[in-house]
Amino acid sequence: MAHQSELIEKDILAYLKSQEEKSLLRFITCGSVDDGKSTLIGRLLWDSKMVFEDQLAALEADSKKVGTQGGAIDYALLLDGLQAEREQGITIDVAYRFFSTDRRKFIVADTPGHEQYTRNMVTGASTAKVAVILVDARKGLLTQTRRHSFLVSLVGIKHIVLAINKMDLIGYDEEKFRAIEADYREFAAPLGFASITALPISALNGDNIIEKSSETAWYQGPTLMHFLETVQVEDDRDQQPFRLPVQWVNRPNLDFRGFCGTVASGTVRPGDEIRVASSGQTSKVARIVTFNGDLNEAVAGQAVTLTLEDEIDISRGDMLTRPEAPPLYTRHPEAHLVWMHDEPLQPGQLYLVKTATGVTPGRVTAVQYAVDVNTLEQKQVSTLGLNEIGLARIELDRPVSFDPYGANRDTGSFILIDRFTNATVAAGMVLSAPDESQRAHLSASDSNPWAPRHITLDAVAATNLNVVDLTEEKGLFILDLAQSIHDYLGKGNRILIRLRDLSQLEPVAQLAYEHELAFEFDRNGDGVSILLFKRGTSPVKGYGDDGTGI
Ligand SMILES: Nc1nc2c(ncn2[C@@H]2O[C@H](COP(=O)(O)OP(=O)(O)OP(=O)(O)O)[C@@H](O)[C@H]2O)c(=O)[nH]1
Repeated sequence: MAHQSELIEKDILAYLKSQEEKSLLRFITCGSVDDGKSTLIGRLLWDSKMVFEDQLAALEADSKKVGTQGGAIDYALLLDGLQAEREQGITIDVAYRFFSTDRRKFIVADTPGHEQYTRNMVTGASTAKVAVILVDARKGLLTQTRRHSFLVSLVGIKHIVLAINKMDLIGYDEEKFRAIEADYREFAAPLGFASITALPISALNGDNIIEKSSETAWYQGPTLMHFLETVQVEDDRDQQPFRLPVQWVNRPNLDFRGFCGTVASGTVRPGDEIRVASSGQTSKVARIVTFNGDLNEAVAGQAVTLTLEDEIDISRGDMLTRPEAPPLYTRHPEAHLVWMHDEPLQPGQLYLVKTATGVTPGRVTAVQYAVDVNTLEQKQVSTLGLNEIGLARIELDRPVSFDPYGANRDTGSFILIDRFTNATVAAGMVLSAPDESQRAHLSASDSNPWAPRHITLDAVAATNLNVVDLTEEKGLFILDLAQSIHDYLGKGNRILIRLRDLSQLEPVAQLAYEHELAFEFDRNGDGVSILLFKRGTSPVKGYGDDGTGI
């Protein structure tokens, strides 16, 4: 490879070490057909000398053969590697390229611009931190520019480079550049980007790509490469609340019980208090075990095994967090879906929902609206077709831990899988859960998760009785309980939930419950009891105030 070939020849270990220590930036390029994406990325690769010598030879030969640049090097040919793409002259798939400079390593996703490739773009953008949106200086903002900007905002990219390309063809005109920049800032204001940096470039001539251009003396900002090398997008996952999706419970013998998984965000140390999302039980981290010995701290991205001070019930698919920052734990997430399959979404049909914690059967119960990706208008629809994006209500067979996607890309995303073909039919980004206000909060003193307790209606979902959802429908209250409660009740036990301040309740109301549980409200002194019992059996009434109901 031409890149740093001296160091590679002289001291390969030093070269590898220098690569290892550099930070990595993933970015995506988007633009309409012929805006110059391939030329731009080809130039970045060329100038960073990340091109194999045989590729150089092939590029020179191809440039002569294809002849788009009159025999001079056509940088776009470096990128347009796919045969079909060369034949059609358009980019049809996501191409990931790696290059590095002295300061940083880069992975760039070159995605196709056409609307029918929306799913490819969403895929390419989902791991990127920066989007380079190309605009042809002669054309200004196009429908595609708006669509791409919406998509990158949807997948959580915060930093935008508005690369106004082909400046050579408008005589490096500052006024035209400023007008396009102003148009874009106005359009993008509601999309919530953290930064928008407009650059006047010519991918073909190399203006403001690596070196500052003498043609744009009026431009004081960074070159594209300088921006990419210096933009602050360091991994902020360590700053976020601790999340460990449990992938496996390791129980080699009776004395060891470890919970294995990759830290999705935050940090964890021995002695930290942790909470199990499904049951609300808490304990403290005893050890952080790894193949190379115990750690004093684990950070996002590390695969570890935690052992805890107490024997508490945790299984594969659970999520461990800090008690003060629990995730959503819900059967009913509301999420943006990008439909990726030819077969449209079938509301009510069972799909597999693959999240950070595992796979759960679930269905889309309703599509609230679809977004017209070109105008950003919402339209009423009942389903989503290929490349359509909408807000959907999901119903899962059992509650799952999520975060809103805006807070955590890893624990806030999922895919829908067709159960029969195994095809990925949609990508989902959790917005919220209707029961978000009723997130489970537990106090560490709640040592017995099964103990009945006095709670207010608002707090029903906040008890360690594992009520994860409480909804009211036509005067009936429907409680959604964690699986562990179902198991408990399955053993013939009954649970009393005593509610205070129930002036809004009918004295006695029957509740339907889909999991074969029945409920009754019963006025009881200053409060009302809800009696949960297995359908077909009768509730035991008259529980004492000391909560001896179980
Ligand atoms: N004059 C001029 N031409 C450019 C510039 N950048 C790209 N071009 C030309 O514009 C045409 C399209 O460039 P590509 O890089 O293939 O465009 P693309 O956006 O990758 O296009 P698709 O692969 O079809 O999506 C080619 O003929 C390029 O040589 C530029 O800065 N100035």
